[in-house]
Formats: sequence, C-alpha cells, structure tokens
Amino acid sequence: MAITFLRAASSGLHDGAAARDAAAAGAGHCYVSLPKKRRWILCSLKYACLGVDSGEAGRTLPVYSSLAVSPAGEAVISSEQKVYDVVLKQAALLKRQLRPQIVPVSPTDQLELPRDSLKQAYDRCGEICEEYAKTFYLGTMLMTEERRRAIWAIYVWCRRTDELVDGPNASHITPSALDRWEKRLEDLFAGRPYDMLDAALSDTIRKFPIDIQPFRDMVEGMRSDLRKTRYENFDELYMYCYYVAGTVGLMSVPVMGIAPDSKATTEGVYSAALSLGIANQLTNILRDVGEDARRGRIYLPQDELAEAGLSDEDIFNGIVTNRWRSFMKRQIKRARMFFEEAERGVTELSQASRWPVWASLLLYRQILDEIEANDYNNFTRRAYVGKAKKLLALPVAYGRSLLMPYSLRNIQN
Ligand SMILES: CC(C)=CCC/C(C)=C/CC/C(C)=C/CC/C(C)=C/[C@@H]1[C@@H](COP(=O)(O)OP(=O)(O)O)[C@]1(C)CC/C=C(\C)CC/C=C(\C)CCC=C(C)C
Ligand SMILES: [Mn+2]
Repeated sequence: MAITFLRAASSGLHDGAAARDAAAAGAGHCYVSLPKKRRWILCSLKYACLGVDSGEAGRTLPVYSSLAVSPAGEAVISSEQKVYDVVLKQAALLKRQLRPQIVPVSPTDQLELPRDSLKQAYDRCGEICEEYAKTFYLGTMLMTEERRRAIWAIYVWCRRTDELVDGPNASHITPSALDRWEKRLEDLFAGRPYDMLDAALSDTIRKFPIDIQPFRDMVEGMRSDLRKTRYENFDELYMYCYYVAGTVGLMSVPVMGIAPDSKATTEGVYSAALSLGIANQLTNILRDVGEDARRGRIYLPQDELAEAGLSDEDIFNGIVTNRWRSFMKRQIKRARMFFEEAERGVTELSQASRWPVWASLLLYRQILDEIEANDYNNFTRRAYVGKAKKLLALPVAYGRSLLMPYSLRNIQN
C-alpha cells in the first residue's frame, strides 16, 4: 500500500481513520492522540504527501509530512515531526542564548593550548575544508574571520565523523567505535578536547551558543549507515538526511546569526537551515547514485522506485531508461522544493552571513541542473558544476544577500 503522507487538517483527531479523512481535507494544525502512547501532541502540519499515488497532481508540493497513517489506519508520528521537535529545542536554546554547560575540568584534564596552537588548529581546519570541499570553502571565504574559523572547525568534525563510516578504515568501524567517538564529542563539549582539531571545535562552542544535540544526531546517522543500506520510503530517507545533513544546518545557525531586524521566528530560521541540509543531502544522493550502488547502497525510497517500475537490479545495471528519467524528475523536484524552503530563511540571517549561504545554496542546487544536463545519467557520469558557473554564482549570491529579510517585506509594503 502506498504510504500516505498527509497535509492534515483541523483539530481533535482521535484516531487514524479520522486523521486520514482530515488529511484529505486540507492544511493546518491538528492534535493527534496516539493509540499506544495515549498522549496528545501538536503537529505543525505544513506539508503533505509527495503524491505517492495521487497527491501530486495539481498540488504545489507536498514534500514531507508531519503525520502519516500506518496501513492499519493508525496515526503515526512521522520523521518530520520528530525532527521538528529537535528544531524547537534548538530554537529555544538559541533564544535564551544558552551556552553549552561546561563541566569544570581539573587543570590536568585540560588540554592547554597556547594562542598560537589554537590559530594553527583553526588554520589546519581551513586547509582540510579547502582540500575536501571547495564549494563550502569558497562560501567560508565570504564570511567574517571568526565565523569562518568556527565553520571550518564544525566542517572538520563533520568530515571526520563521516570518514569513520566512509573512509579507508570504514570496514573496521563498529558501533562501539562510534560510541567512543560520541564520548570524545562529550569531552570536547566539556572543555576536554582530545586533539588539536577537537580543540578548535571546543573553542568554537565556547564562543557561539552551539548545542551538542545535532552533533550527537550526526553520530546516530553514521550508526544507521553501518546497519542500513535501503530506505523503505521517503519518511525513512528524510530521517537519514536529517541525521547526516539537516544537523549541519542546526549546528551552523548559532554561528551565522539571525539579522537583528528580522521578524522571523527562531524556529522558522532553524527550519530553513534544516531544509538546506536536507536539500544538500538529497542532491548529494542523486549525484552519487552510481557510486553508492557500487558500494551496495541505494539511498532512494524503495516504494517510489517500485511505483516507477524500477528495482534494485535496474540501479545496479545502471541503464538510463524513460522510467529512470521520470523517477529522477520527481526526485529532483523534491530536492528543489527543499532548496526553495531554505531560501526564505537565508534572507533572515545576519547580513554578513547571507552572501556565503546564498552562494553555497546556489552552487549546490546547480548540481541538480547538471544531472538534467547529463540526461539523468547519474550512474556513470558525475554531475559537476564548472568553474565559470561557480564564479558566476558569486555576484548573483551577493545581489540576493542585499535583499531585505523576507519577514520584513510585507510589513514595509
Ligand atoms: C537559515 C539558513 C538557510 C541557514 C544556513 C544553514 C547552513 C549553513 C546549512 C548548511 C547545510 C549543509 C552545508 C549541509 C551539508 C550536507 C552534506 C553535504 C552532508 C554530507 C553527508 C554525508 O553524505 P555522503 O557520505 O553521501 O557524502 P560524501 O560523498 O561523503 O561527501 C556529509 C558528508 C556529512 C558531513 C557534512 C559535511 C562534512 C559538511 C559540513 C559543512 C559545513 C559545516 C559548511 C557549511 C558552510 C557553508 C558556507 C554553507
Ligand atoms: Mn561520506
């Protein structure tokens, strides 16, 4: 049966059938009682199905869901809702400008870092960022010095985390190695960095109100990469994308800062940052289909593949057919919707952060155009944005960064 992602409606839903009916009706908020847990939750139901069966026709984009209905007709909490809870918590922390709680450490526990070493540590983070991610590095070069260094430190921690499961030693990585990595994360948040690169992040989290949760969640994403190679539906894939990429958006907002004149809610800005992470990861996945398949991995919703008449075998064979093209069109459309969702949020960031974030958004989104230009052959051709196009994106991004925050536009008109 097709999973029904709902643009649900009204309030006072008591059971799955009612939820399903209401879902057909429209948008809004709803209260859902969960049969098993017997508790009420408020769902902020913004989006609905990606039209697994019929929903797509004529609707502007239902992308992801807050409420889903199980085959038995029970209302279940979707990945989007679970992630939105994290967004709310992160937003609340930023609003209160809470610094991470630093556990006092004894001098012997503490890695003493002379000022010069800290500079070296940050410089090394910059070099790693440049070496592995030219596009992000370009974005960071448009930032203020302090923010740039902070983003480098975050980048390096993320890259090292990803390398645990994707790097040369990946075959030796066990869940307990990830547990140790998480313990090390806790230590660096507590002011006890293990090495120089951790020390740069320790310093960053002292300077910016960054919370540990998104970092923990990224480690969780890597745990799931160790055990899972298929995603049943978009809800499962969404959760994975949150873990490995949406988290980066949440880590970055406290560094980027929100414009003082922005009228947007902090939650709204966090949601947009989350969407940018999800959009980037979906784009990554679509670019790397062939590469991932060669490692036995398929990061595509199995139910949508089946609906398009495609199987794992087709992915492994890697032939571009009309079925594949139309499947890809749908996936690209969804990724673009997440980019669009992110756009509003970029305008709410502090002025100095908008240019780099616009630049990275425009550059990353162009990968989708390149997949189209390759006639959807993402099996054997890697979509690549050339230097000229990259450079051209910079003035465009700059122009956009001068636009006033979206939240102020209606007020002033
Ligand atoms: C309001 C608003 C829009 C704010 C902006 C918030 C913001 C800056 C969001 C950034 C989102 C972002 C850059 C997400 C990264 C997504 C990503 C590429 C994740 C990759 C995951 C695993 O994928 P995979 O293994 O398939 O990929 P590889 O083949 O290995 O590449 C990651 C590799 C996880 C680790 C993520 C990173 C290493 C990137 C972290 C990037 C930064 C901290 C830089 C952000 C800087 C700028 C200028 C946007
Ligand atoms: Mn990787």
